[in-house]
Amino acid sequence: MAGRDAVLAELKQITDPASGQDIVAAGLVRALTVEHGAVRFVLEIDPARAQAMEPLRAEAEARVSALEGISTVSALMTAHSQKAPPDLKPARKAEPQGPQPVPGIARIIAIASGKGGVGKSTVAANLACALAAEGRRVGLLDADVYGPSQPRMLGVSGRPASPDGKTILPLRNHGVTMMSMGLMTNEDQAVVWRGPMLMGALQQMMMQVQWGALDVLLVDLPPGTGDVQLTLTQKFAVDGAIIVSTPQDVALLDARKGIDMFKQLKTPILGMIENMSTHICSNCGHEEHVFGHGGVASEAEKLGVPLLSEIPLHLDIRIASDGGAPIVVAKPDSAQAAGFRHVARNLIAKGLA
Ligand SMILES: Nc1ncnc2c1ncn2[C@@H]1O[C@H](COP(=O)(O)OP(=O)(O)OP(=O)(O)O)[C@@H](O)[C@H]1O
Repeated sequence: MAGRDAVLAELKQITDPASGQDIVAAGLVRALTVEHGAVRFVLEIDPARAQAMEPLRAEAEARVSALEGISTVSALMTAHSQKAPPDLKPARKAEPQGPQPVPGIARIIAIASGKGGVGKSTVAANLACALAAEGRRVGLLDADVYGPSQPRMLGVSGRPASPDGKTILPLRNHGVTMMSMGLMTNEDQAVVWRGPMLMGALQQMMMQVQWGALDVLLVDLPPGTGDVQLTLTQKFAVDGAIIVSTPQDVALLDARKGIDMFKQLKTPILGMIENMSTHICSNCGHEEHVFGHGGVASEAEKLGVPLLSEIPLHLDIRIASDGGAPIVVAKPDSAQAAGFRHVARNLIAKGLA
């Protein structure tokens, strides 16, 4: 009894007039089944040629019927699909999502420290105000969720509004547009921030806050090398990081870790700032090196990064911050403000802010 091969061999005797090939080679024969002498197949043809192809269909049926042991033959004509088969391959290879710029924000500078309490927020607040005083459009994002201090330092209170439920209106004082991640939670609510939550909150702060057009956004990071640092540098085009440290060995050790992390993440280190460099007595002006002196300078040299400034430990700096007007605003011409203003001018001169 003729099997599938014999049927195909018979069909190959018929020529497709359109292509000049036999109808099997031309791909017209589809869905061929041969079961107990019953043969079924489909001739898939261009619908415009349906009538012209009827004799060919009849011939195919007749030829196969004539084979030994074949009892029934059913040859149907179907129009081949006009639509191209779905392309299951993605149109483009998924591009790795590298750091993205934030629309409207020309530059992003991270203010970081390896260790808590070294004055990173004080530096961020003063730098922001000093840059604003130089006429720059400055934003300050307080991403230190564990100890948000910018609202107090910049003297802003109240909660940011979100009139449409999508965008967040930032707060503003001393010419600085400010938003704090700490303001997104209830003050009396102790929040345990988990990695994904932090990442989501940071993205929201960067993209949904109505920063307006900014020359520079300073990001006051939490101390250390954690999820916020990673998310910021991996998702957003950070132009550089400033590392704040006190001259103590322990602070320097942690600062080194921070610098290593930024280097690995390919974020340029703009420089280090030594804070609480020397203590200047507010009564007699006597200068004392409470935490040692020059440690950051020698570390910066070792690491090949600039030392941007040495900020003294001075009561006025703390009082000004606690009072909601950083020293560069409260006493812009004081020696204590000079270091911050110098850094701000330097950043502007280098086109970094
Ligand atoms: N140069 C300075 N002179 C006097 N006081 C300072 C100086 N720098 C910081 N302080 C004070 O030290 C305290 C800690 O500073 P700040 O909050 O800026 O540190 P931080 O590194 O941001 O801390 P955290 O990591 O906890 O956020 C504040 O009370 C601040 O006013």
